[in-house]
Amino acid sequence: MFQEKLVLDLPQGNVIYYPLFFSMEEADQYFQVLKEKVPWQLDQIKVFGKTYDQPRLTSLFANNGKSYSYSGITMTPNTFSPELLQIKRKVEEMAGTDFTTCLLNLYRDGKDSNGWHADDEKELGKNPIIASVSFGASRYFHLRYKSDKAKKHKILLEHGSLLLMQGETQHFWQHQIAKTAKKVGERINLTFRVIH
Ligand SMILES: O=C(O)CCC(=O)C(=O)O
Ligand SMILES: [Fe+2]
Repeated sequence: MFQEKLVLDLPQGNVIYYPLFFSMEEADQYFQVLKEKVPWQLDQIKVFGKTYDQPRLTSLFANNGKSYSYSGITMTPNTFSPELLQIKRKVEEMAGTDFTTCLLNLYRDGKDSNGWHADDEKELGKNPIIASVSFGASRYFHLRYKSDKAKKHKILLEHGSLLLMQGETQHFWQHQIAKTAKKVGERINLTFRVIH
C-alpha cells in the first residue's frame, strides 16, 4: 500500500518516515472529517509570566482518561471517535505498539508553528515511541541535536504520511515545525503516544 520507507541516519536517534502510509483518497477523507469533527481548541501559553495564544489549535483524545501536560498546559482528553480509532489501529500495526493517547495539532497557515522541543514529559516513560500522522499541507519537520545544535536534519511531512520516532530520539534530539513565509494551506498532525 505504502511506498518505500526512509530511515533517517541520525546519531542516537531513530526516526523513520513512511510517505503515503495512507492513500490519497483516505488522507483526503480523514483531513475533512477531522477538520470538521474534532473539538479544536486554542490554548494559552505562559512565557516569562506573559500569556499568549498558542500558535496552532489542539485537541486531545485518550482511552484511559489520563490528561497530558506540556508547556504549562494540562489537556483533558476526549474519547476516541470511530475515524480516530481506524487511524490508530493502522498506525499501531506498523509501530507494533498500542497507544493510549492522541494529541492533534491544526496548523491554520504558515504562521502557525510548533517551537523547538522534545517529547520528554515524565508520563511518556523513558524511551517513548511516538507515531506522527500528517494530513493536508506539507510542512518541514526540523530536527536538531541537543548538545550540538549545528547538527540538523529536515524532512518534508506530506499528506498521508507517517513518521515514527523511537529509541533514544527524545533524549538527544529536539524537533519543531517552523513558521513559513510561503503560502501554505491547513495541516492536521496527529501524534499517538503512550501515557502511563
Ligand atoms: O506537527 C508536527 O508534525 C509535530 C507535532 C509535535 O511535535 C508535537 O505535537 O509534539
Ligand atoms: Fe513533538
